[in-house]
Amino acid sequence: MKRDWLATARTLSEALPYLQRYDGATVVVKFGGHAMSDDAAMERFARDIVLMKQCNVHPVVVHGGGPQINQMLERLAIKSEFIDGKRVTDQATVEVVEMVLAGRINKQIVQAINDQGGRAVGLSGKDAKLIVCEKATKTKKDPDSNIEQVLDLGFVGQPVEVNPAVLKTFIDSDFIPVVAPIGMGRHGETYNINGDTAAGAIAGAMQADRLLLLTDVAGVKDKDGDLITDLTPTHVRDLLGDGTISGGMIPKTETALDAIREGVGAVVILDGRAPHACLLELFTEHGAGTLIKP
Ligand SMILES: Nc1ncnc2c1ncn2[C@@H]1O[C@H](COP(=O)(O)OP(=O)(O)O)[C@@H](O)[C@H]1O
Ligand SMILES: CC(=O)N[C@@H](CCC(=O)OP(=O)(O)O)C(=O)O
Repeated sequence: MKRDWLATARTLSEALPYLQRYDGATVVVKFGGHAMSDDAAMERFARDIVLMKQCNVHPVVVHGGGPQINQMLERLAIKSEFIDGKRVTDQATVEVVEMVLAGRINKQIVQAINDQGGRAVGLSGKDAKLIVCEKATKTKKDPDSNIEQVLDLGFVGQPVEVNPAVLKTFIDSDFIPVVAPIGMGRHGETYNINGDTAAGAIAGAMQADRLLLLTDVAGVKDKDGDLITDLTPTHVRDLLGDGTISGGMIPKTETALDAIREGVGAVVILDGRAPHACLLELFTEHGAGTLIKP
């Protein structure tokens, strides 16, 4: 038993250099819909976020909820498809997306953090004009004719202006902001933003020290399915170009490239289902997942 206490004490002591390194840092954490798989995962995540704040690391949570949106759309018999990791979003779909993300999921996370003794405040990108969007455009080369086609994703938003003042106000008052990836258009439109894209835009605007993208795989994998622990932006572009990175991993890695270009210190893609993934990444030498930095 005494040995266990010693091991715990040693772990705490070993955290000191990391606590010093991240003292006062801003860390944007994207909590994906797959990572919040059950109540226990949600509780562990909330506890890690509260511990970060207690250690004077300032977390900003941006969440997803793709699987939960799918469930609701199925219940309402609304069909849905994805193109390169982004949901084609018509008017009926965007109403459901806003309801699920800014309503149920946002409040579940806020409550989970508050249950652990934190002070979380839920927002969407509409609050205080946090994320202003334009309609996202997507082009794809037709393999037969080699001609670029413009694909219509509907109300999928591309952030064009981020106003993080509201987040800074909350952080300075010791609140933990929890942001749903819903954007506002300049003409009253509501936009569905991919959660990774929203997290990257916020991390860039806040010049965050770290962006953690929590997902349901260990990180970025190579052609043989083995985890790649370190990547540079050039290497990421190669993997995107040769198709090694596909589907939902495309917005994550594109987000990483954009965030680093905008001055975010580093981006980590890691398995949010693994217990205490955020704590291991920030406060121990056992970094988890794939670290992307220049
Ligand atoms: N090279 C790759 N490495 C890891 N995952 C990949 C890769 N290419 C595609 N993927 C897929 O991307 C998925 C993660 O994206 P997504 O399901 O959208 O996650 P989340 O819901 O957490 O945002 C993985 O489950 C995997 O199927
Ligand atoms: C445009 C777009 O694809 N938006 C996403 C928003 C939620 C999300 O990103 O959820 P995950 O992080 O759990 O995948 C969607 O409609 O599913």
